[in-house]
Amino acid sequence: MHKTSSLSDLGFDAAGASSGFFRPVADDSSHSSSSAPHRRLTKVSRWSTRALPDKLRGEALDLQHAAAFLPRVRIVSGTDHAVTASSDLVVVTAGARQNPGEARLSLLRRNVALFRKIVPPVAEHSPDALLLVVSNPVDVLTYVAWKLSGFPASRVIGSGTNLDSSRFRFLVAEHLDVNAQDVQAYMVGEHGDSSLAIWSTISVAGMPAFKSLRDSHHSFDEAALEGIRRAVVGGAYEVIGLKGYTSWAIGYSVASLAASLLRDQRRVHPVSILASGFHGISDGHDVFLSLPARLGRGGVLGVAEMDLTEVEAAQLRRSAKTLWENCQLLDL
Ligand SMILES: NC(=O)C1=CN([C@@H]2O[C@H](COP(=O)(O)OP(=O)(O)OC[C@H]3O[C@@H](n4cnc5c(N)ncnc54)[C@H](O)[C@@H]3O)[C@@H](O)[C@H]2O)C=CC1
Ligand SMILES: CC(=O)C(=O)O
Repeated sequence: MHKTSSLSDLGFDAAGASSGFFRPVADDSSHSSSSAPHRRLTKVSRWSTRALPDKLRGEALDLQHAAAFLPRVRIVSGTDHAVTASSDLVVVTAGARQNPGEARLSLLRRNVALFRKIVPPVAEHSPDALLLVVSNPVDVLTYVAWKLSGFPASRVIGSGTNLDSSRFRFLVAEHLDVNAQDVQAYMVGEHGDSSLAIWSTISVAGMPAFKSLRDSHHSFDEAALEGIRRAVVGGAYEVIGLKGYTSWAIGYSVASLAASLLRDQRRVHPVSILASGFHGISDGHDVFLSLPARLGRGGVLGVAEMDLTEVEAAQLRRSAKTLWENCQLLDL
């Protein structure tokens, strides 16, 4: 039995193909890259650079006790970064979380200090890994992880608005009384207060729905749309106010991202990626925010060209500006 689940038989697509629909992402030459096949998966979740050995051992044991219900997998834990060595995918969830009513961006300084301790040794132990950042504020911390790791941008991804888009799909589905899995709908931009609902992306069972819905359903009017948008943006605040934190939906969101990446599924997810050059975001601003990206074994393989209205593109650029201003406050 391997120490961690072996993924050596998976294909590795370092560059990703271009199609008419997708723009390929250029690897940034200032960052080192390796195209060697990845070998192992280590899920690093909620571990600390400070010693919390008992908690870690407890979590590991609790997971190991589910062995009879899981695919064969080896679960290990430890406070030494060496435990993560040769990972295929490192998911970073460590960090302070919001108090009720607190904005994600207010966590920035605390969690940047933590990332300075975590990311360099993780990158050193797993130089070929994909890095998936979940800790908040996720867009700025994905930029921080990119800077601190020295990895190419295609291998540093934030969970971004994959979760917001699921909230969006759930609410549209509830409104139309259909299955959320049949609803396509994207939230993009910041994972947080300035995220954007791209109404034109709504389709149900493959049929573009927004225009016909607006034309034919009086229940799908401006007020209903605004109510849905506000419910998506306020969703985390609501859950945190009620139970103290969010956990189930982000867990499913990250599991779906991990599957797309490690199994080379080339599914399109709205995730936080290096967005400079898209939709008029300045080339000089190395800002990370969510756009629909095609994910596979090499990380970000391409970015979908969305047909944004001028108003939406301007909102996206405003979101980018806010995030970039936060990035510039950091001495990286
Ligand atoms: N991007 C997203 O959609 C979501 C992001 N989050 C973010 O994930 C992060 C974790 O949230 P939760 O799991 O609810 O919090 P939690 O408090 O349950 O877990 C945080 C973990 O981070 C570790 N940690 C905290 N401070 C540390 C330090 N100074 N050094 C080392 N380790 C430290 C703790 O040991 C703890 O296990 C937060 O930043 C939260 O905002 C949470 C849910 C959704
Ligand atoms: C906490 C958080 O960022 C969320 O659930 O959206």
